[in-house]
Amino acid sequence: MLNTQDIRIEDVTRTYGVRGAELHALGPISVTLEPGKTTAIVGPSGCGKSTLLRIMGGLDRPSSGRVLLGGQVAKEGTTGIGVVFQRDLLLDWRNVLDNVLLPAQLQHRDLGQARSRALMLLRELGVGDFAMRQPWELSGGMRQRVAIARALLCDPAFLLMDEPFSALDALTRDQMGVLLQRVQNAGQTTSVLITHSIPEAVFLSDRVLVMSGRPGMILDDIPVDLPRPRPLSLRDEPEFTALTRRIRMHFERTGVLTA
Ligand SMILES: Nc1ncnc2c1ncn2[C@@H]1O[C@H](COP(=O)(O)OP(=O)(O)OP(=O)(O)O)[C@@H](O)[C@H]1O
Repeated sequence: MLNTQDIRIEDVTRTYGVRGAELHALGPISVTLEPGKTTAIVGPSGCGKSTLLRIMGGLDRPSSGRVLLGGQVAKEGTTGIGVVFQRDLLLDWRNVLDNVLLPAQLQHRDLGQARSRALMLLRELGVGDFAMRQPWELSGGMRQRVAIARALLCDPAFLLMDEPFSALDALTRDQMGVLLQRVQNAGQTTSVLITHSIPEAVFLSDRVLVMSGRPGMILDDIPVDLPRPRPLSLRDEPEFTALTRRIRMHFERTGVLTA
């Protein structure tokens, strides 16, 4: 079990062997992510964002360097880490509640308590009435809410999210951002959010790391000192647009975005 602490990324690189050649996908990257804060990572497609997140979660290994979560190298199966991917990965043969309860069962936790928390999270996320339904009866946005409830069930010290809302329509996506803030247990969980959306990165984070094209390195490190909780209307404020402009300029300069 990991306590809430920082994430230390130390000289991490990742190279893949592809058909006899070496593909340098990532790094070197060194950065420390503060405990209890949300860090968003943005960067061009293929720059190694998912690779970095998988390494943080112990689902992949760096070619050199290391990542410490609360002082420990994460391994597959380490408890205290919640993950949410672009695809919700719900199990179709379990109902919604049983999907959310899965981590508690795998960790042999008290299922009575876990059940109360699961129902509370589903309610907070607006899908409380669907607890006994099967995943295929839900829309994409509802399924992703269930996946978030599952990731948060055991109060993870670390929450790693890889484009969790990218398959959703713009309105649902905005709503998910607001809901995520509500259930994220601010101050207790160290979160990382990978996203292609610049406004989403700013809206949900305390800090944005902008990555270069492959091999991905950190181009800019931007503090987001906007008050919480954040209403959607914040996105019209000059402080907000100044931050999104700063990020967009990196992509315009490198030709990822053209004006
Ligand atoms: N298992 C693998 N084997 C070989 N190459 C890989 C593997 N995983 C990723 N890559 C390559 O490493 C690079 C980085 O991939 P990664 O998925 O981390 O990028 P990304 O920034 O998350 O991309 P996107 O924004 O498009 O999701 C890409 O060129 C990809 O093709």
